[in-house]
Amino acid sequence: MMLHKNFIDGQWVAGSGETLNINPSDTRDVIGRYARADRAQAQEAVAAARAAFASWRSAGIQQRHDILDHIGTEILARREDLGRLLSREEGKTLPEGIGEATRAGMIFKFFAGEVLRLDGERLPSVRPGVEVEVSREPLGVVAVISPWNFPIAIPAWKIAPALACGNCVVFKPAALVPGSAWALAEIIAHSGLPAGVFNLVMGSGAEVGETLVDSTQVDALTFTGSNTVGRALAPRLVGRGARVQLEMGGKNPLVVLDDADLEVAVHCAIQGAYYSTGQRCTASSRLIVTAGIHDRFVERLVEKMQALRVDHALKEGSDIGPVVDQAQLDQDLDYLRIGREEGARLVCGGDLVERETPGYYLSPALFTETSNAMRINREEIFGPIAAVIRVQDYEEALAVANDTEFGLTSGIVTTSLKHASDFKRRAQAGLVMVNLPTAGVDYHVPFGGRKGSSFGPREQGGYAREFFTIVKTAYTAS
Ligand SMILES: NC(=O)C1=CN([C@@H]2O[C@H](COP(=O)(O)OP(=O)(O)OC[C@H]3O[C@@H](n4cnc5c(N)ncnc54)[C@H](OP(=O)(O)O)[C@@H]3O)[C@@H](O)[C@H]2O)C=CC1
Ligand SMILES: O=C(O)CCC(=O)C(=O)O
Repeated sequence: MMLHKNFIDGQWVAGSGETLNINPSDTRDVIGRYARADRAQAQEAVAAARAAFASWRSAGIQQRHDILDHIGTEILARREDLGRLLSREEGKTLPEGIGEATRAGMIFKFFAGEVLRLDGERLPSVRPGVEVEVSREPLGVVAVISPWNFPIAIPAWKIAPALACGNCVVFKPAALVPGSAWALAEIIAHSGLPAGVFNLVMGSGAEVGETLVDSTQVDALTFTGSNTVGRALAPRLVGRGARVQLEMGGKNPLVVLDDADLEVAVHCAIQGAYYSTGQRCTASSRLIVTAGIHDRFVERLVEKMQALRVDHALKEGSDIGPVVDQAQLDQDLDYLRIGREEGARLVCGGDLVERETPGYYLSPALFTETSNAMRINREEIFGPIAAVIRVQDYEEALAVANDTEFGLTSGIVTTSLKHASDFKRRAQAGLVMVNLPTAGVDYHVPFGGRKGSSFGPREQGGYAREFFTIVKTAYTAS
């Protein structure tokens, strides 16, 4: 089996060890061998990026545009294969895997366009005879640390804007998903980028991640992952004057009001809570339902849940693939136990499921009779588990929706324009969804949350430049 190497300073290099990558839908299936970088290699990657920065920052925008556009074209041409690899490795279903690969291609295309749209401003000074120019410059070396749940799209929406703005990149993917990361890196490596502008270092967070965080040659870190890790890393970067952007967890509410279209409400709940095995920071894990529709909603939701097919991610007809690994499955089972101990009623699912292939299969679970104070409604579970909270009216629903330490996405299902408009104004979240699932976002508009979910400027869309550039104000006597 071929060893997939790290990519440092334009060269493919073996690591100090190897990682084997396992298919969560079939744990007998070894996907590949991947080089494991150590601290020294992480430092070499940073040094290569630093050395490449001076020329890359002043490279023509046509060159930058063409390279990013080429990467996008290549990803789109290979989306079926990339999607298949992603699904085999991470466990989301094949349509979801191909959809994610497509999204990554579109992201590179979008940021190719952004290269040409990086603008500045020229203003009159308050002093006669002086002109003021405001321009944007790249930061330098950007470390990208990404999670396992979107192994191509999240790296894409960090790497593409970083390069578009003239930065060099050191990319450390999650150790669980080196296959997708390597495939993406291979496309980037052959795109015509000068050596050192883009580097891949596969390895653990504790070793490679920590080295990047503490390297004084790293100017910025863009991180997506758990709150525990994100919050611990941020002060270290801020403390040495580096920039940091964090996308972390969610405990996203989906409010269902009495006047909701029942089918829309159930569709949003199924999509938001259970697709991608619930392993999305945008997943709806709290279903906040007003009393008048509560019983009908639960009954119809359970009916639909029972029809969901949990099976091998690559099997045609699978709606929900496996949980990503044993550790995440243990976490999910723990929360199922905690929910029961807290007095919540498990009305559907939560069972380990046996299929033809040995995998981490868990049937989608629904708790009812829960309160917002329960741990299952306060802590991110990151699995196919949701809880219904019964409320009396819209005002109570809104208060419960906002009563969380997180603030990524917040959804409402209603036919009332008044309540929809009010919810858009008062939901304490970075993203608001009306009659749509809380998960599943566009690639060309800002993405990010409030409170404990995010830190730093928004990712994605034109707003991404706020993080990946630094503003300069120049005064000239005319
Ligand atoms: N909001 C989101 O999008 C996500 C949230 N999560 C939440 O986090 C939980 C745990 O998932 P997990 O993937 O382990 O999340 P982590 O936060 O541990 O991992 C995210 C990334 O950070 C790296 N990392 C871990 N520790 C360090 C460190 N000390 N210094 C630098 N980098 C580090 C990881 O590396 P490596 O894993 O390779 O060691 C990975 O690349 C999930 O159960 C879920 O609740 C997880 C993924 C995405
Ligand atoms: O819901 C989406 O489209 C994005 C989700 C995401 O970014 C995440 O789970 O990390």
